[in-house]
Amino acid sequence: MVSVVRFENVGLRYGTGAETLRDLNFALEEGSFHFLSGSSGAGKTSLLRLLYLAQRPSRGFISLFGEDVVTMARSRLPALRRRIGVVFQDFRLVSHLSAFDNVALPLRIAGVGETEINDHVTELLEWVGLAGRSAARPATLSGGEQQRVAIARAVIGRPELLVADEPTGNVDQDMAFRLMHLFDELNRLGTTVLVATHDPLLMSRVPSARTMRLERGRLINGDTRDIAAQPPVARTAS
Ligand SMILES: Nc1ncnc2c1ncn2[C@@H]1O[C@H](COP(=O)(O)OP(=O)(O)OP(=O)(O)O)[C@@H](O)[C@H]1O
Repeated sequence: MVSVVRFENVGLRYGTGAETLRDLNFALEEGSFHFLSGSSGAGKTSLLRLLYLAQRPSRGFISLFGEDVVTMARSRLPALRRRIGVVFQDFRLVSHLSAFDNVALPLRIAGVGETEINDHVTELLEWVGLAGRSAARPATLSGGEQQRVAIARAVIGRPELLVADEPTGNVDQDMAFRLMHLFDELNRLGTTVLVATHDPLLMSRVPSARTMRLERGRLINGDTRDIAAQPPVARTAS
C-alpha cells in the first residue's frame, strides 16, 4: 500500500509553550477514508494545517505523496498543495467572486475548458443544494451556504487528498449526510479523505472509514464501526 501521508514522531509547538501536538505517528494509505475526532482544542485544526502545508512541524518527519515536506524548499510546496483539496473551518472563499466562480477556480487554474467547467460546476452546485445561488457573492450567502460552496470548491478538481475541517458544522443533518455521501463517492474514485469532526453520527455514515482520535495533542486510534453501532438514531437513519 502506498502512503499518501506519513507522520513520524511529529510535534508542534506554538511559541514557547507546551507542545500542542505530540508524538504523532500515522500513515494515510492511498484511497483510505479517515475521520479525525477529538474535543475542542485537542489539536485537530493544527494537525490538518500540517497536512495541507500551512504549518511546518517543530520536530519529526512528514511525507506527502512520498516526498519529505519538512525539508523541502518552500518554492516546491505550492505544486504539492495543488494536489490537495481543503475545506477550511472558516471557508476562505474569494469575496469578489460569485459562488459559481469560487467553485470553478481550481478547474480554471488547471486549464479546463469553459464548457466542461460550466457542466461540472452546475452539477455540483445542484448536488449541494445551491443551484439557485450560483451568482451570489459569499457575503450574501448564509454560513451553511458558504460552507457548501467551500466544499464544492474543494472536491471539484477530484484532488488526490481531501482535507476537511468540521465541514458540516453549519448545515442541517440531511445536508450533512448528503455531503458525506459526496466525500464517500470521491473516495470511491480514489481520493484519500481526512475529515475532522466532533459528530459521531456523521462518522457512522461512512462505515468503511477509520477514526483517529486526538486527546490533548496525542493520537489515540479508534474505529468508526464501534461508534456506528451505538446511536439508535443512526440505525434508523440508515
Ligand atoms: N496560531 C496559534 N498560535 C498559538 N496557539 C494556537 C494557534 N493555533 C492553535 N493554537 C492552540 O492550539 C491548541 C489546539 O488548537 P486547534 O485549533 O488545533 O484545536 P481543535 O481541536 O481544532 O479545536 P476546535 O475543535 O475547537 O476547532 C489550542 O489550545 C489553541 O489555542
